Amino acid sequence: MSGPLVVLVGPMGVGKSTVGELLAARLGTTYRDTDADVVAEAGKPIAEIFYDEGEEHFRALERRAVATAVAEHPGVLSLGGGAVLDGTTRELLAGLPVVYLSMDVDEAVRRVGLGAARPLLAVNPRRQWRELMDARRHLYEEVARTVVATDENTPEEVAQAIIDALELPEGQAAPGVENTGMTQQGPTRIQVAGSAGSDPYEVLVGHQLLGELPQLIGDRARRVAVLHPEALAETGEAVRQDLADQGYEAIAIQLPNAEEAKTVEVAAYCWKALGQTGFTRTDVIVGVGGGATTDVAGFVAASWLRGVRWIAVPTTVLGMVDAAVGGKTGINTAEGKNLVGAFHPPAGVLCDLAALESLPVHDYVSGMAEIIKAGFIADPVILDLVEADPEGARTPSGPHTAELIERSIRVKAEVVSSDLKESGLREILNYGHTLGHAIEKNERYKWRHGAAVSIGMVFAAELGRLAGRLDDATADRHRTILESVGLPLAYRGDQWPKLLENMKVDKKSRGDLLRFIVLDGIGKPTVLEGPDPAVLLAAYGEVSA
Ligand SMILES: NC(=O)c1ccc[n+]([C@@H]2O[C@H](COP(=O)([O-])OP(=O)(O)OC[C@H]3O[C@@H](n4cnc5c(N)ncnc54)[C@H](O)[C@@H]3O)[C@@H](O)[C@H]2O)c1
Ligand SMILES: O=C(O)C(=O)C[C@@H](O)[C@H](O)[C@H](O)COP(=O)(O)O
Repeated sequence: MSGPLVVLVGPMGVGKSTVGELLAARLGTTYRDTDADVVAEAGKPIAEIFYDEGEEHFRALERRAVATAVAEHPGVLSLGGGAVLDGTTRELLAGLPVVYLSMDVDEAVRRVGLGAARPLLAVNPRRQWRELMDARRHLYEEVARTVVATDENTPEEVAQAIIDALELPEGQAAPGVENTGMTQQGPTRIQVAGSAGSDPYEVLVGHQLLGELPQLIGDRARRVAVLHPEALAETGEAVRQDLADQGYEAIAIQLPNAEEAKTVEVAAYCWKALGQTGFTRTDVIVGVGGGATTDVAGFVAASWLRGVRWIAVPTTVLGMVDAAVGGKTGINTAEGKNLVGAFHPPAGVLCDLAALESLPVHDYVSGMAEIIKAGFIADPVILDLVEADPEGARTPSGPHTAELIERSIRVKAEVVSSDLKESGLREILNYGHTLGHAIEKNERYKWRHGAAVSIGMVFAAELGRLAGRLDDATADRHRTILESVGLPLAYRGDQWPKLLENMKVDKKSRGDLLRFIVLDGIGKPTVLEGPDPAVLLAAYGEVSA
């Protein structure tokens, strides 16, 4: 018979791929996903197709992908959540063994988690989910030969229900596929050791991690404050609602986006909200957002009642690999970047990779600067992975995304585990930041952090080269790799006097002595103290536009 053995339809997050792969293994056939076909054809993730070309264009690509797959794929086929919206696709599915995998709304929001990042659920996931399902349920039912509820069932049980309902013959497991069922892989757990009297904690990297929050918050807390940026208003509200559903008195505090959140006025606004809510020492703050948000959330946690527990839920690459890990919290002042703050480690960090799907590309790329930094100061495999596929490194669906993020977190975790308060080793994490922070201040904090750090790293590499420490090839490698992912390499030449002034308040300075992190080679960071002003100027000449 031509056409697929089974076609799975149903909303995003219902488990079509998990069940589909499992089913294919049980039936001794292969699995195909039309979302993957669309991504392969467009050469970019679905969120970007929506963002760049709009939903209509995406649906046209999807219609073609479904028609091709139905014509040529004999195994298990799964369709994107919205494929049934298209009338032509529905006609094509008539008569095929289509299975609708259903789940209820609460379960959907729990499973998709911070997949509020998904293009159609960017705001208010719970309400939108309900509306989405109201609009689509009858279409799923129209095309389906059978409906299988997934809510209470394991993927194995769902697969069995499909085999039974369609009376499918079980076959030999396909080569290389274990016929043991596809349990969801758990998150990667990276340990950060306690240091300088702080408690140890874990950084979790994976998907659908919000279920971990109540356990991290613990039983002693009555109140939870969820701090989130304006851009994630509905995600913040969904997290608050979930915590309220668990019995916490949960409030959401909305912060401005990006660096505008890192001010004393915003911190004071948070203190006021905590005071009015009666926040006590056993209550907990949750920071959901990028590095700016988690820096403020951590600072508010450090300063309220001289310290309450907090949990970081980073939603940007930079937040995951750097800002949310290590307990540096703080705000900017008119005089400089991060000048007020505290070392106050979180009780846990949840890096839900689904959140990255909605991140604008320039924010994603900004995070690549800190990943590349981790490569230069400690883990050259990171550099190799980025160089092997710079385009992929710029997207959440790149082949090495999870590995790049995890490796960078491990670099940071190892350093802060032994030197929380920056008594020595931790300074290496500041590679590229001395000039980077000076540029950020000069730009009145309108630039993305990673863009400034990128130029700062090229400058530091040139400084290392001119100081006779770093070889030419490694210095040049900074330029090629940073440029390959779309980061800037140069800044305005006439700004040097201002930048020099800004650098004097860098936290690594001692008295009048400027101090920079430079490299003796890859993975060999060191401190360069009080370089000759002429050498500094010459290094700046190399990054001047
Ligand atoms: N504490 C540390 O150790 C440390 C380390 C590195 C950087 N930082 C700080 O982190 C900050 C930069 O963090 P960042 O790069 O994450 O930027 P950011 O927090 O400014 O976020 C960038 C933008 O993306 C939005 N956003 C966040 N998550 C999103 C998502 N999933 N989808 C769509 N939009 C989203 C934000 O609202 C913001 O507008 C800087 O202030 C920097 O100083 C701190
Ligand atoms: O965690 C650290 O230590 C770092 O230096 C990491 C940096 O990437 C980060 O930007 C940090 O906020 C800079 O700290 P600062 O002490 O120079 O403000």
